[in-house]
Amino acid sequence: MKVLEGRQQPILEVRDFSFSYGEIDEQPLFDGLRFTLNRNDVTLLMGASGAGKSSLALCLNGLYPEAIEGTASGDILFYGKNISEFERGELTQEIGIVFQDPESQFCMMTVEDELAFTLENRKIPAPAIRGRIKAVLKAVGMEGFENNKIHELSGGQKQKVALAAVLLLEPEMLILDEPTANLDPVSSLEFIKLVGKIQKERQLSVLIIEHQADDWLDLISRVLVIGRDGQLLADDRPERLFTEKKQILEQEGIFLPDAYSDSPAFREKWARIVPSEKNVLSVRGLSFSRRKQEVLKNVSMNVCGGELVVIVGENGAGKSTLLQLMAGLLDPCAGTISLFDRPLGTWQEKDLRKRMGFVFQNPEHQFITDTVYEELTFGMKLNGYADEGMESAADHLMEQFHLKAYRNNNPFALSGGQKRRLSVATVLEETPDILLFDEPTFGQDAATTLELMDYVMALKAKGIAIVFVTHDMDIVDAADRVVVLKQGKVAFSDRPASLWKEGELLQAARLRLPARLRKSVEEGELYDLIH
Ligand SMILES: Nc1ncnc2c1ncn2[C@@H]1O[C@H](COP(=O)(O)OP(=O)(O)OP(=O)(O)O)[C@@H](O)[C@H]1O
Ligand SMILES: Nc1ncnc2c1ncn2[C@@H]1O[C@H](COP(=O)(O)OP(=O)(O)OP(=O)(O)O)[C@@H](O)[C@H]1O
Repeated sequence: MKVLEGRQQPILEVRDFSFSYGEIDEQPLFDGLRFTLNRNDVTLLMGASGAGKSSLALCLNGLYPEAIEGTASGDILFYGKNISEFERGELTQEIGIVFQDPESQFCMMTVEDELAFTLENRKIPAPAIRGRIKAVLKAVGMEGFENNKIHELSGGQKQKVALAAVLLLEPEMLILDEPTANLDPVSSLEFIKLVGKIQKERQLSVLIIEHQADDWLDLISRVLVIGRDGQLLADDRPERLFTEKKQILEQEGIFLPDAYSDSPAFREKWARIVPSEKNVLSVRGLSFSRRKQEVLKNVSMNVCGGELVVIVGENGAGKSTLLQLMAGLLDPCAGTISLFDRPLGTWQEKDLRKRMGFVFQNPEHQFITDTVYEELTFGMKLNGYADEGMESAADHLMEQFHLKAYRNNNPFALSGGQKRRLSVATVLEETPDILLFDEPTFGQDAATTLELMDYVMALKAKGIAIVFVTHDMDIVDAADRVVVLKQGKVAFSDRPASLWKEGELLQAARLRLPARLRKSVEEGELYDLIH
C-alpha cells in the first residue's frame, strides 16, 4: 500500500455508518457513526459493556458481512477505497485484529503451525519462517513454546500467541480488542510497551478497545466513546475527555483512569467482615502433572466461611489448574482436597455441585443451552426448583446482571462482558457454601465490575467462601487473603497488605502494586518493573 508521509493521513474513514444484528431500522447497535482514524495515531475506543465496541471492530476490519450476520448502511473506506470492494481476506492482511477471545482466532494445532500459517499466507520464503517465529515468540514472552499444542496453553499464553500471530502479519493498522485481559500484570505492561515500539517503528494506526485506559495513557492520542444508544459520544484528546468531559464516562459507567479519578480504592468500598474460622475447603500436599510437566507441587491452603481468597501469579503458574482441582473437575496426582473435611472423591456429584459453584476462565466453556434464560435455569431445574420460583429467581439475576434485554438471546451471541456476567450469574441461583471464580471481572466496565463485586461481597457477608483467580491487583487488595503461585508452588499466603511490602516476590511473580499504592509510591522505587 502506497502511503504518504505526514501525521494526518487518513487510513480508515467511517461515514454515517449504522449497523444492527437484526433490521437496521429497529434499534441499530450504532447509528450514523462518523470518524476518521489516521496513520500513526493510537486511538482508544471506550464504551460500556455491550455498547458495540467489538462489533464495530469486526465491521472496521471487513469481517462484516462475511463473518457476521446483520444489516448495515453507510461506508467505511480504507485508504480511500470502500472496504466492500476488497477481495476476500485481502483486508485482514492490512488490518490485523486481535479478538477479545483469542481462542476464536486459531486454526492450527501447535503454536509453530499457527504462526507458520500466517507467514505462508504472506508468502514468506520457507527458510525465513523459523527465524521469524522464534523472534516474535521472544517478543511476546513465549520463547520455546513452538511445539506446544495451543489448546493446552493457559489463557494468558493463548492471548500471547494471538498477539504474536497479528504482529507477524505486519499490518498497516492494528485493532486490539481487550488484548491484555488475560495477561499477568507485568506481561500486560510489557505488551503495551511492545505495541508502542512497533507502532513507532512502523508508524501504524492502532485502535485499542479497553475498559481501563490507565496503562495505555502514554501511548494514546485520542479517545472515542460510543454510548449505549449507539451514538459517538466523544472524540477527543485524553486529557480533555478525562477532565472537562469526564461526566460522559461517569454517566456511561466507564472507568476513569486512576490518575484522573478520586473514587475510593476497592478495598475501601466494602465493610471489612472478618471471616469465620470454619474451614470450608482444604487442600493438603496437592501435586498435579499435565503430560510430563509438574504443574502444581505440594500445594496446601484453606478457605474459610465468609473468606475471600484470591490466587495470583504469572501466566502459566497453575492458577486455573488449581481452581479446577478445587472444584473436583480434575483429580490430584498426590494430596487431598476436602470439602468440610470430606475428600471431594467421597461426595456424590449432585451434592458437590449444590454446595460449590465454579466459573470457568472462558465463559463459553460453560454454556450448554441456547438462551440466556435456559442457561440461568438449567441448574435450577436439576435442583428441583418449582416453575414460578425459577422464573422469578432468573428474572432477579437478569435484572442484577443487566441481561434482561437478552433473555431469549443465544449465550454465544452476547458481548464478551455479557458472557462473563451470565457465566457468573448461573452459579448464583442457589446459595452454595463455596464459589470458585476464574477471573470473574474481566471484560467489565466500571459500573458492572462494581455491581458484580457488590453481589459477591454480599454473598461473602452471608458466610459463603469465595475464591478468585484474578490478575486485577485492585481486587486482590480487597481480599482477605492472597495466595501467590510461582511455578506451581505456593510462594506466599497472607493478607494482601503484607504482600505489598514484598518487592522481590512481586517482581518474581510478575505482579504489581494496586493503583492506590502506585499513586503514592513510584513503582520504580520498589523494583524496576519493565526491564
Ligand atoms: N452475533 C451476535 N448476534 C446478535 N447480537 C449480538 C452478537 N454479538 C453481539 N451482539 C449484541 O450486540 C451488542 C454489542 O456487543 P459487542 O460485543 O459489540 O459489545 P462490546 O461493547 O464489545 O461489549 P463488551 O465490553 O462487553 O465486550 C450486545 O448487546 C450483544 O448482545
Ligand atoms: N489441557 C492442558 N494440557 C496440558 N498442559 C496444560 C493444559 N492446560 C494448561 N496446561 C499447562 O499447565 C500450566 C498451568 O496452566 P494454567 O492454565 O493452570 O495457568 P494459569 O496460572 O491459570 O495461567 P493464566 O494466567 O495464563 O490463565 C501451563 O504451563 C499450561 O501450558
